[in-house]
Amino acid sequence: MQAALSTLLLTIYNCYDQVLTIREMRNAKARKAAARSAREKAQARDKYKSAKNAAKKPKIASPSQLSLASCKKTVIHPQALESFGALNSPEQSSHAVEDDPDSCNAFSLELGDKNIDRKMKNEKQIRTHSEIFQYAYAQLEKEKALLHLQQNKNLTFSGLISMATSQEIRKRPMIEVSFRDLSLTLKRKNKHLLRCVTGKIMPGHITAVMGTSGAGKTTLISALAGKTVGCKMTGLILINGKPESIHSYRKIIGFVPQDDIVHGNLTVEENLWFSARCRLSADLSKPDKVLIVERVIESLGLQAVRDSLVGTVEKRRISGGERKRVNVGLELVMEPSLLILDEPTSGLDSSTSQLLLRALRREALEGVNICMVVHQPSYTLFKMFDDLILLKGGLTVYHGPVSKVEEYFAGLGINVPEHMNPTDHFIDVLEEIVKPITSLSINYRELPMRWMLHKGYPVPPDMQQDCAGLVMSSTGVNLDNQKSSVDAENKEQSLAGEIWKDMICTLELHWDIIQHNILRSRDLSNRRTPGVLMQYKYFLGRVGKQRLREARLIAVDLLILLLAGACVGSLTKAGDENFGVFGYIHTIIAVCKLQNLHSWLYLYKLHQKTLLCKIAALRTFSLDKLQYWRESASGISNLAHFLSKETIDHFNTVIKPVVYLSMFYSISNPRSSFADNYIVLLCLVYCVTGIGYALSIFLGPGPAQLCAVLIPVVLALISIQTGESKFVTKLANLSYPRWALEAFVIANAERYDTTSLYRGQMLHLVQHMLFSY
Ligand SMILES: Nc1ncnc2c1ncn2[C@@H]1O[C@H](COP(=O)(O)OP(=O)(O)OP(=O)(O)O)[C@@H](O)[C@H]1O
Repeated sequence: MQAALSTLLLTIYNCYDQVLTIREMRNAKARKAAARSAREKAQARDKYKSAKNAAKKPKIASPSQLSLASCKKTVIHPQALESFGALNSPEQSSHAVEDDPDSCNAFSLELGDKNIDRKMKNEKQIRTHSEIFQYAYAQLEKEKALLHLQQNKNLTFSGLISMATSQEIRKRPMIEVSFRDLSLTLKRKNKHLLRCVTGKIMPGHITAVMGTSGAGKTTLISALAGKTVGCKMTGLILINGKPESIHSYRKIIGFVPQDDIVHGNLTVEENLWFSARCRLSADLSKPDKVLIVERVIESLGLQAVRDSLVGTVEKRRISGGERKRVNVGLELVMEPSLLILDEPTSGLDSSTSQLLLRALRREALEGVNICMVVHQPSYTLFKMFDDLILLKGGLTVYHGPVSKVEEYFAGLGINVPEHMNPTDHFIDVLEEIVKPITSLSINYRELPMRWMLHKGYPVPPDMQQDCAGLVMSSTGVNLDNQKSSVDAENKEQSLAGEIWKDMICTLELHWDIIQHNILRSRDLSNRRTPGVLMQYKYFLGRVGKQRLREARLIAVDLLILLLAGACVGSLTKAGDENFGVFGYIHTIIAVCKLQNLHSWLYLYKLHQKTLLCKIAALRTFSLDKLQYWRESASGISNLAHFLSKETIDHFNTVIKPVVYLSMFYSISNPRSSFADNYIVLLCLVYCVTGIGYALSIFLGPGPAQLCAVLIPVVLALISIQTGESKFVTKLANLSYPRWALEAFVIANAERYDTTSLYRGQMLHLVQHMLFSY
């Protein structure tokens, strides 16, 4: 009965999340279906109404209708506006559209005197807007001129490096990545994230990946970097024309994640220096490495903060923009051949973004292939890119030189209004915020198909059949799939079936992660990075510094242990007939649970939910997990990482029993020696540390915390059971608290009398006592 209850509880605990997720998904499906049917009803009602209106249409439209109609038309047709005298020039119309595309007021053509005032007001507003834009673009021109000057200046003072470009600049191994018919489908939901994306990113070029929100930009660059998980990929990715695995080049590929994964308790320079030492070629001399780091610090404008700690979210030291640049710098210092960046300019102001782009352009001069996701670049920034990949709903809308993008869209009849940033206009068109001003009857939904036809790429059959098949919803699902998903929805799967499918997908996801991070593919990068021993040395230096900076935290650990020793010691009467067994049980639980107490304090301090059982284990694997994954994925040795942390944290492991015993021993005054107690406690700490490592590595934060609390208490209680049940007795014999308890008590009992007969009896008594507790 109890076993069944426990099994049930465990099942509920483990499957609770899954059941909730699946329930959520089912609800979402039901909501979607309801919304669809409501939409269809509304559309049908509208159609019916308009048909009815058309049947009995009056000859003269009402002012409100005219206003609405004119609003729709005038937005796309400046000439029409002109004819109504609402605007002085088409230029102004485009300004107004750009400024407030949704606003109909500026172009309302209401009839009647009472609207004249309003119209005049609007005219005035337009003129003001126009002036603002004129001013803004004059500034832009000035900025461009300045930039030009600066670039020329650079040519002179950085040793005329760039002047001598062709000969002087050290070229890196080239990586060209081409992709053909690349399609990515999310396994769990059978949802298309990318479809038939074809193109290439080239060495020496900076490619911008742009598109609407959820267009698949991050998905595309992750696929190119070989970082997608949980997806089925079809199509080809060729490296330098060969179907190699991108992982084979990981040592010369830099990937800058969207989030700033940097070490907060290291300075800017220390962060960069560590990355350079571990990832640059081992054949490069130290001065060369120093020069590279210096160059990166200078080009990213980080001189002023080079010695500042990077800081954490809780304790900020350098600014967000500087932190972002350090994030990029970590990859620049390893001299990559392919550099992929996910939104490196987000949150940066225009001048800092330009500074970053200039640093990247310098890298491109060395032949680096740079591809980055970028949101809303300014006009100046946009012109600094070589190529552009424009995505919409997982499909390519344009892929080619930045200089040709306007020409291409103009060919489709989509012209960028004067003084408008082309990227803003194209994104607005793709987002359907503005309707393209086009002479041809182009629908924005046809743009991906147009691109395929323009490039002569094969169009998938479902798209050929029906142009509507092109329509990808903002979530990346095309109509055909929607249809099929509707069918699938109709064939409702059983809950058990869904849970099973979910479990399979989760397993596949974990397998993908293991493949990416643990299984190594053949190395083709031609770069010999420092070996494990060398990296271990570098790691030792880094972890040592980090621990020294956490000295306060370690002091708090030790203080808590002192207090615990005092409390448990005062509870113990070592001289009584049970050989202090109660005190030792408390000690065992306290040593294991104190880790948790501290964990929670630490948790409170850091607002993180990753702290588990053993402090050292927690700090080793939990807090730095993101940094660990990033470094591991870039080819830094896992073994060196683990060993170095373990070596440094060994200090804690050795010193903590001394601190605890110093109080416990002096207050409880047991008969056993300090050394005996220390050895037993040290073994106990090792054991708990191991369990802590295992928990923090294999379990998520939630289950690990639960286990961390339960394991010491349950095992300690089991270890003093009477042995009525065989299972419990076996478990007790295997549990580490039992062994520790026996060792403590026997060490204590041994000191009672030295006559062997009496000692034998005493030990027998102790063992009997332990079993009869
Ligand atoms: N692991 C995933 N599970 C579910 N949906 C996903 C997953 N990864 C991506 N998607 C979906 O795929 C689409 C594309 O995502 P992606 O992150 O590539 O978009 P994006 O273009 O980078 O968007 P943004 O500009 O908003 O960051 C989104 O609709 C997203 O919800």
